[in-house]
Amino acid sequence: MPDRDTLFSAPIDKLGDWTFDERVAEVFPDMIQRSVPGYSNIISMIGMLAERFVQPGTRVYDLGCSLGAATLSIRRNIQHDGCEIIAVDNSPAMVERCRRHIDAFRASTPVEVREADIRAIDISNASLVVLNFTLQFLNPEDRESLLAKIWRGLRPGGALVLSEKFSFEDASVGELLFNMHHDFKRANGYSELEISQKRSMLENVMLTDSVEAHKARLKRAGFEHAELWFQCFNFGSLVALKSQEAA
Ligand SMILES: C[S@@+](CC[C@H](N)C(=O)[O-])C[C@H]1O[C@@H](n2cnc3c(N)ncnc32)[C@H](O)[C@@H]1O
Ligand SMILES: O=C(O)C(=O)C[C@]1(C(=O)O)C=C[C@@H](O)C=C1
Repeated sequence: MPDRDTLFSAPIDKLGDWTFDERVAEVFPDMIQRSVPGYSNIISMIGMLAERFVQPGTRVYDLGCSLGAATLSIRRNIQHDGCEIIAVDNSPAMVERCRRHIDAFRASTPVEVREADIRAIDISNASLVVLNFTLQFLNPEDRESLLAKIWRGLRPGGALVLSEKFSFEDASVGELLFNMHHDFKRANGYSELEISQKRSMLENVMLTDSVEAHKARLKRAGFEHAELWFQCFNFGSLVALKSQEAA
């Protein structure tokens, strides 16, 4: 059983900005499971996407890997030789625990866990790239250039999985889905105080986009095809494809 997330259960005097520090890393599996509707479905279906997209002798990148949940799901589903998974995160606390998680299981596909900023790494020879709830934490000005770098690093026929919390252009739908997410957190045992303190801390750090804005940005970055393949309330996941004919 993972440690239970009680980080925000008592009143906090000065709420600072959200960070992926030691305390968050410690309770992260419980936190993300109880906070993101559909999270475990997305993780297991990323494995199914890996089965379909990962080609022999190519790389898979898990960008903002946290404790490596998506990496482990991908590694279990790779059917080919000569592949490599590169899992990247810039939080030392996450990276340290991620290495331990990955090493706890044996498998033939090697995994390199890299402590780095995903905006600074090279991406090449990729058949699959995963941004599972990571892009939303990047400065909005940096998002399109990262997606364009991913497109260039993908082989023709490769895929990007982009999971995010969404905002909505229709305010009524936005409010409904926001409230459903709130209900989901309450049903998972979070108090009003925990929900509101976390929300304040995330306010300046996690800036969400609409599905339409994501699709338009993916197109500008080069992706010829992009569609939502999963949604639960205001959380979901897109798959974006680099065409087979792309140079
Ligand atoms: C919500 S978590 C991702 C969850 C994870 N992908 C999973 O499926 O369990 C976001 C992660 O992105 C990382 N992150 C945020 N900005 C980053 C950046 N610029 N470079 C590398 N990692 C980053 C954070 O440290 C954090 O671990
Ligand atoms: O929006 C919220 O309330 C969240 O808790 C979302 C979210 C996320 O989407 O990454 C924020 C931080 C934690 O990593 C887990 C979940």
